[in-house]
Amino acid sequence: MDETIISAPGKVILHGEHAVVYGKTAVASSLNLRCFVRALPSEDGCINLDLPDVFLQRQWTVKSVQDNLLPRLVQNGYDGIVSPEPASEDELEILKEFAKIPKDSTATTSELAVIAFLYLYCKVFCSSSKRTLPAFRLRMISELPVGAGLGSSAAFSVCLAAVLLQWSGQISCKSPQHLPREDYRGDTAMSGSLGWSRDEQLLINKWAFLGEKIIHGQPSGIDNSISTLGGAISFQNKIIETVQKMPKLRILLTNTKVPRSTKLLVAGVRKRHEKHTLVMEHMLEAIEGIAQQSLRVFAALSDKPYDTEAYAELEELIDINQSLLNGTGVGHTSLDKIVALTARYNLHTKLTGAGGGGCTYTLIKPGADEDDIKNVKKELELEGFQCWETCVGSAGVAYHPTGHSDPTVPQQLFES
Ligand SMILES: Nc1ncnc2c1ncn2[C@@H]1O[C@H](COP(=O)(O)OP(=O)(O)OP(=O)(O)O)[C@@H](O)[C@H]1O
Ligand SMILES: C[C@@](O)(CCO)CC(=O)[O-]
Ligand SMILES: [Mg+2]
Repeated sequence: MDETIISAPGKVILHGEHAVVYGKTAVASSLNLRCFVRALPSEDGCINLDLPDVFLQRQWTVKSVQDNLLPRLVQNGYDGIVSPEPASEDELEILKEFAKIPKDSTATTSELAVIAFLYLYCKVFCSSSKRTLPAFRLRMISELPVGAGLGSSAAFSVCLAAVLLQWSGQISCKSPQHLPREDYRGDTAMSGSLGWSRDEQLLINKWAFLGEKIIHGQPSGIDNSISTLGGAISFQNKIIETVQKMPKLRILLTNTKVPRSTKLLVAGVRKRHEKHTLVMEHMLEAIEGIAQQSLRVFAALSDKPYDTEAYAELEELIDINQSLLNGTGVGHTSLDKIVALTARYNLHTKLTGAGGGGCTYTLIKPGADEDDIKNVKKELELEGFQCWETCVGSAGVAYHPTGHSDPTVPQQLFES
């Protein structure tokens, strides 16, 4: 294979995080911040994995993977019979041992990215008819803050799945595209321009979910699905529906910079669910009600984009959901601070993603006072938060022209 550059977007969950893990409906949209991967054939017989965002660099010889890892993961030889299945506990232990993570310590979230890589590398190539594992250099750079609720792990897993499937010949993009970065709203009609067929995208999504499972524990699958497909989706029990009638929402994203792990937060909600099952079920159902109501308002707004009543309803839904998420145990004082600060400007904010720190989104209505927006950003930044203003929706997984010919690809991807 030749040099390959692929990217996948982060996401914002508009409503339904955590509830979606329990089979409730959630609504998510992709973001104009992306993770990029560049793969290059290598002559040294090694697999070089370079993950500067999490300060990790690893190298293995293909021979050591072939002799010491593969036979323990794939017992019947690698002849195209492996299908996308989640890693078992035993396999995770084998991967940890191969990655030299001490037996009695748990892998850090960053190290889980290495485990996810090794698992997907072995299994994807064993699911293809190609019999040789390739030697290559793989570098990944993300524009997304890592571990902040904007789906960095999903964008990472989608990039990884796509590059490995492309290299193993299971998907084939023949015409890389320059990615329009401004105001691009991915939808099924435009997905062809991203490089792969719908079936190929679904295969990428399937494998990416397995990477997410290694990093997250028990993901619902919403993050990898929106990162693969782009645009906006509603998601319930692995059923993905493209939101066709989505207004061009303007939002302010704020990163608290409080680190947290989605895996631990999801586990914490499960604990609370086990302890107060009935109460939590009602709360999760209420969150689902908000997601469904928001879909109706989005449809109304896409027909009547300046409907002030519809915006007022969206703001109320944001407030109610933020309170419910606090009740499920994923709030944080830094999030409360942003909610209170933006409320002083009559702006409405909720956490997005797993919570416990991470990011919030604030809805900006059409006709909002631009001085207010400037001032609220200034105040948030003075508090040490980081802000981005953006619109929801961007292209899903995308195949880029190689070399330096695509200006949307970050230069750091070419450094080594
Ligand atoms: N650019 C990257 N390079 C290497 N690993 C990454 C990168 N981006 C994400 N990861 C992996 O994802 C982990 C962070 O995932 P986590 O699910 O905790 O946060 P998130 O995906 O940003 O937030 P959320 O799941 O709430 O949207 C990192 O610790 C690492 O394992
Ligand atoms: C918290 C959660 O609902 C969203 C994380 O972005 C977890 C998941 O759906 O996998
Ligand atoms: Mg994640």
